[in-house]
Amino acid sequence: MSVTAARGFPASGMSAGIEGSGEPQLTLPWPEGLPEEIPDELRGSAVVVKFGGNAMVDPSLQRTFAQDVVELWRAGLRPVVVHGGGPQISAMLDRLGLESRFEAGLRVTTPETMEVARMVLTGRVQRELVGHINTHGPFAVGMTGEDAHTMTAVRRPAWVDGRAVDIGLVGDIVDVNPDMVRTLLEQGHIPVVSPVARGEDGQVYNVNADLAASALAVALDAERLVMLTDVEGLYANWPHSTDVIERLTTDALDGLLPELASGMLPKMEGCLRAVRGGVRRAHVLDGRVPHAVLRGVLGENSPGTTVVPGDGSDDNS
Ligand SMILES: Nc1ncnc2c1ncn2[C@@H]1O[C@H](COP(=O)(O)OP(=O)(O)O)[C@@H](O)[C@H]1O
Ligand SMILES: CC(=O)N[C@@H](CCC(=O)OP(=O)(O)O)C(=O)O
Repeated sequence: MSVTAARGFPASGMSAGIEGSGEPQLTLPWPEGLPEEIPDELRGSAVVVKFGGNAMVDPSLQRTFAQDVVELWRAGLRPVVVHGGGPQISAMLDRLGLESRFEAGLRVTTPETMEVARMVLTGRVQRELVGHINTHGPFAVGMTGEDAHTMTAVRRPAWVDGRAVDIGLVGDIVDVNPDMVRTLLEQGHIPVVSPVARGEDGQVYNVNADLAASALAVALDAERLVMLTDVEGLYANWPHSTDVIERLTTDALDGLLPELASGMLPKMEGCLRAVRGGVRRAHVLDGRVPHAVLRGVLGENSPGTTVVPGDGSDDNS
């Protein structure tokens, strides 16, 4: 089935400069299992989609991701993309003969590493995504957290076994000014944001992309935060099982966090911060499933792991 604006999708997020002033037209055959109508709370709403470096290693995944993001826009939502690029940074460091090391899921970042991370994230990964989205029209505008002081960070340690470990130029976001992102959304654009932030002192920091996406989602009062990765969701008792935890309340997740490791730690911390910060739902799902973005944002029952507010009582979800 092909879905069109005739189903009542608003033209919000559209600018006369983009695709003329006509009604938005969805072009995809609508994936099975997704609602026929866009839920009211999503019309005109900001949704933040984090595209992980592991989920984007295949160029065809980048293309389908870009198409899904544009479909969201055509459906009257206001998607914002925050991208990762961990594997791409590691590959470049490797080519340059520099060490890649992580503590609690965060890259140990020397000034040299910072230079490479910024170059790969903003000069390569972001450009590729902007290029893919813009094959559909003049939608995407790339920026980093540094631009217009959008993200302000302070140097943070990693917490390993209750101990603070110095990991260099890694930042935690302490302030987000979403004005520039909002302006782009109002102009009908799709911001594509690299996870690099600036300190009050002018220092540039490497920020985990999950935590950057989370902070931006809170600042935009987003309806959804959707994190696409390379596993089905949060596995219980990983790496010994691959049973996906389908639904978690923030309180349950808070209790689980100390048990989590590697890349899942910042990802689930990001979901927790986002939902506690007012984002209605956060999802972690496999970016390799067809139309993962649409399923994560629009699906009543998104595949993967869904984080909802509260202490487990159903009326919170
Ligand atoms: N409990 C868990 N459930 C699922 N994956 C886990 C878990 N703990 C650690 N991981 C690891 O986290 C990885 C995803 O995080 P990461 O590599 O940072 O991905 P991304 O680039 O998408 O941010 C998985 O590929 C898996 O190896
Ligand atoms: C501090 C820190 O770890 N920064 C990350 C930034 C990129 C990222 O988060 O990419 P993924 O989402 O693909 O993991 C890094 O240097 O790898």
